Amino acid sequence: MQSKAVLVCKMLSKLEAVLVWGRKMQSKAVPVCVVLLRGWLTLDQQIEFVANIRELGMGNGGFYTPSYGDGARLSLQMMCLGKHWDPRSGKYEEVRTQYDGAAPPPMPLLFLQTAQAALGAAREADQQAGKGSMPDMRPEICLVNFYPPSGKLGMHQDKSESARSLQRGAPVLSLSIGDSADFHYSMDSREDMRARVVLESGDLLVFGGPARLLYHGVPTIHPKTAPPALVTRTGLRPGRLNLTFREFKD
Ligand SMILES: O=C(O)CCC(=O)C(=O)O
Ligand SMILES: [Fe+2]
Repeated sequence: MQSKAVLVCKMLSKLEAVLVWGRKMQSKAVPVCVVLLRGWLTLDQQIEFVANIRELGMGNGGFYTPSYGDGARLSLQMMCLGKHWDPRSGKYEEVRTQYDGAAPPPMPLLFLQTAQAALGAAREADQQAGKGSMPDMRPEICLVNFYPPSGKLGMHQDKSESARSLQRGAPVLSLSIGDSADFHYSMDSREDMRARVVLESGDLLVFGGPARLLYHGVPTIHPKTAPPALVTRTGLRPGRLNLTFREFKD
């Protein structure tokens, strides 16, 4: 049985806002607070992000291949901005103690301002759909993932942020650039892979409030689906970039 109902509302110059409602919450008529704004980043913005990410990614504290606590390597490359997130401990730290001791670069102004605008757009979409339940957040950390065509990320919850931030449901903001990807999500468990959306280049996905601890994962990248103009204008190699902005709040 389909585990979600999807409400589509047109707004923001014909961008598509999709609010996904989870089974449990739906029965209580409470929105789960997941907002997807298709094509929210313009092509020019995507190109600007690729240039900035490339520059940061090649520098000190840039892209590396992380490992979990058992030594297994993640099927992606990662770079953290603001604070380092260590997949081994599941904790944030000031420097990459388990890797090379490098300090993560601070979050550039472009990233901060884009995240603030993204939050505003998502909260407005939530409000226009009659919900108004997407909490505010302060974008303090950005995790940048690069998935090669074979890349993936298992089902998980983003729960390394402070108890205060998690308790008030401060949303996670996600921007996708490059190849499309399947994004699976569930309010119930990491094993529940029934619900999915395809995230495309430029999409903004936001989950917060009662959906802050949404299980989610990226099992598949769709090769050669990046906008051709993005590839020719940036030379971006096959794969997908994803940026998640989070509030840490000590
Ligand atoms: O790539 C994505 O869409 C999700 C990334 C993610 O879940 C994470 O970095 O925690
Ligand atoms: Fe995540």
